Amino acid sequence: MISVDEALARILVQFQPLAGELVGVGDAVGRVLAADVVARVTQPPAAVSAMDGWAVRGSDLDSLPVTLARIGEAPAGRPFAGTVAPGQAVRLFTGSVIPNGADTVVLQEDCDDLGDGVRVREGTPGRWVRAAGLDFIAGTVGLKAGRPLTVRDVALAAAMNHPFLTVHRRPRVAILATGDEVVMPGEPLGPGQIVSSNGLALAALVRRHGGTPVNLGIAPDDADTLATLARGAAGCDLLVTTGGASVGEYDLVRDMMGGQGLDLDFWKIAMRPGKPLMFGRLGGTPLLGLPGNPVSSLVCAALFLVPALRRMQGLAPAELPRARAVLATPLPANDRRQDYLRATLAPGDGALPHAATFTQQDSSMLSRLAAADCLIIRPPHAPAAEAGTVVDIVPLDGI
Ligand SMILES: Nc1nc2c(c(=O)[nH]1)N[C@H]1C(S)=C(S)[C@@H](COP(=O)(O)OP(=O)(O)OC[C@H]3O[C@@H](n4cnc5c(N)ncnc54)[C@H](O)[C@@H]3O)O[C@H]1N2
Ligand code: MOO
Repeated sequence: MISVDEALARILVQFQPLAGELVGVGDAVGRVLAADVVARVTQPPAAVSAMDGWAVRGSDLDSLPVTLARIGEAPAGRPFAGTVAPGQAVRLFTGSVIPNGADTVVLQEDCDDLGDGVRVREGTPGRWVRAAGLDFIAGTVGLKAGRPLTVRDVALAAAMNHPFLTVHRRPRVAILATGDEVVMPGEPLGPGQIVSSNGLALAALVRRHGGTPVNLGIAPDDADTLATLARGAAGCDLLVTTGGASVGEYDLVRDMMGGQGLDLDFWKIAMRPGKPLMFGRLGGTPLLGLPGNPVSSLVCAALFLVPALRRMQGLAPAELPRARAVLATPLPANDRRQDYLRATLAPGDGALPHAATFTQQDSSMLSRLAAADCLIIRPPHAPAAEAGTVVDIVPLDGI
């Protein structure tokens, strides 16, 4: 059995950032930039007023109050064509271009509008003018390739005059559940049948992490049908199966895929839950075979599928973010499998939260996984740990 770290490395080496595609800038939030966003305009394009008021020459404000002649107005978007000479003023508004000759804006509430002129009671030379290029200058790199776009980034890219952005294509992930005993939620349940949660959960995870799930359905424990359904993954970036990964006669995925030309990279890793994890290539398509136990399936997806999705989108693909916590309860020594224990978090006395494991850690128990806040990582052969020991955790946000 290989280690979790080796399995992750062997998976990630098989993925590269996907090609870029153009999307409307308003639809780009959450996508990852595949090319720098360079400002196509200068903002503001000229010196503009930051307030509603009057454009004047600062040198006219030496002695206040002062009365200046009104020579015109400059609504935003319609610059005043003339030049402001000493003793003159132009009416303007927030965003109006400062006319030639003026270098100052005085606020309208600090002035008396006389109709053909303005009496300025207060004002400071140079105030309330936004210089051309205050925000950015044409040619400036506003956002770098590789950045996951926030709502704020969308605003900046739009302001830089980009109607479309080049982002990495979303990974297409085919998902194939297996097993005679599983049926979709809402379907009639025969004797011994259970509801299939894995495929739907994996699709949600793929979507949540930037990919497009392609649902291939549920394959019965029959090699021919399994092979036929698996062919639906053609054109996808990855095929994920769940179930049928273990050693029973009906655990067909490896056998069937072998017959279909599976190039197996590894099967079985030193991890709990998730020992029977499988990875290889089927034709040109990478295949990640997840165990059927629902908790094993999702924990393995969090640890291996999410980093692969990140790499395909041009993001740093590290194992899910790690954090630290203080054990609220003691833990026994671990065996040779790296353990990921479901646990809740509560605020502690110090900076770190306290993590309490569930007593039952069975890999069929979705109720515990849903109630958990994190997974406590127990390395292989970790010695028994007292309450109070600081441990590494994987927070389950986003899973
Ligand atoms: N003799 C051994 N038995 C098992 C071993 C072993 O090493 N030797 N490994 C165990 C471990 S660890 C795991 S994990 C499971 C994984 O088995 P499979 O991947 O072959 O999964 P299945 O047998 O198909 O199903 C296991 C379990 O999960 C339920 N399941 C399957 N698909 C779904 C689904 N889509 N939604 C919800 N639940 C699903 C299924 O009903 C089973 O209860 O093997 C152990 N056995
Ligand atoms: O690895 Mo299995 O996932 O222990 O149940």
